[in-house]
Amino acid sequence: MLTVDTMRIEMGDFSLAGDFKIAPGVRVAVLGPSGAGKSTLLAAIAGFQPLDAGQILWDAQLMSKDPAARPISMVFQDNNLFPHLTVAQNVGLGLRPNLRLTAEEHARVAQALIRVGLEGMGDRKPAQLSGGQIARVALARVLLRDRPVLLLDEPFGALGPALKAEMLALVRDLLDETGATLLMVSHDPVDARVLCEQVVLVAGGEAHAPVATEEMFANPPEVMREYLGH
Ligand SMILES: Nc1ncnc2c1ncn2[C@@H]1O[C@H](COP(=O)(O)OP(=O)(O)OP(=O)(O)O)[C@@H](O)[C@H]1O
Repeated sequence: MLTVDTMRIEMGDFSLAGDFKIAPGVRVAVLGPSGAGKSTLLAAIAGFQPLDAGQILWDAQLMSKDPAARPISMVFQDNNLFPHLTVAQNVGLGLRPNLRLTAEEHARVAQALIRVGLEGMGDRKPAQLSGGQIARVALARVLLRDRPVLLLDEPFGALGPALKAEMLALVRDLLDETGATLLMVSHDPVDARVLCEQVVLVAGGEAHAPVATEEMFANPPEVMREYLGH
């Protein structure tokens, strides 16, 4: 269970509040207008954004101040790959930041690359990959880290519709295998309907409690109607 407990963040004119729980294994889309605080919410959960009040807990325990020690994997918009490292090294970082992998760990990296459809591409550099392949590398790293919470901040925004659908299907398969809890920021409400059973609406300075996706679209609140453009 992920608990956002009376959270408050203040940054100049901007503020964000939140007080809700997300059950384990649930897939949540984080939707809302530009600048509303979707990325800020994910950064707070990941430990990159300090809170001015409240706390964030996993399984009723306060999470570490150190983002690397949290039970979380995060993929950012640019898929955060290091350009000077190979694909296999970028994935290996998920296991060991110093890249001194054992033979068994090298084998796990190779397995993860096979799982995401990148067999034989471990020696390439990110510049030698397509956008879809780069997204797959980021997901292979997530798979190896094997954390119970996955945060995706618009990771497939730059991909065309067909590739994006392929990546969402891969994320769904990986979540089916790992049982991880997902929070995914997206600008496309269709993503929410394809992958997520709940929606957290971030608007008006608040990250609202999750609502069933069907309910959100069948009966959208005013701010959601504005956001959806109808
Ligand atoms: N360091 C900062 N100091 C003050 N305000 C900031 C800072 N960083 C971000 N903001 C503001 O915080 C607000 C929330 O930004 P955030 O990136 O979380 O929104 P978002 O909903 O993810 O937006 P988008 O959909 O455009 O990516 C924005 O209004 C932004 O201008």
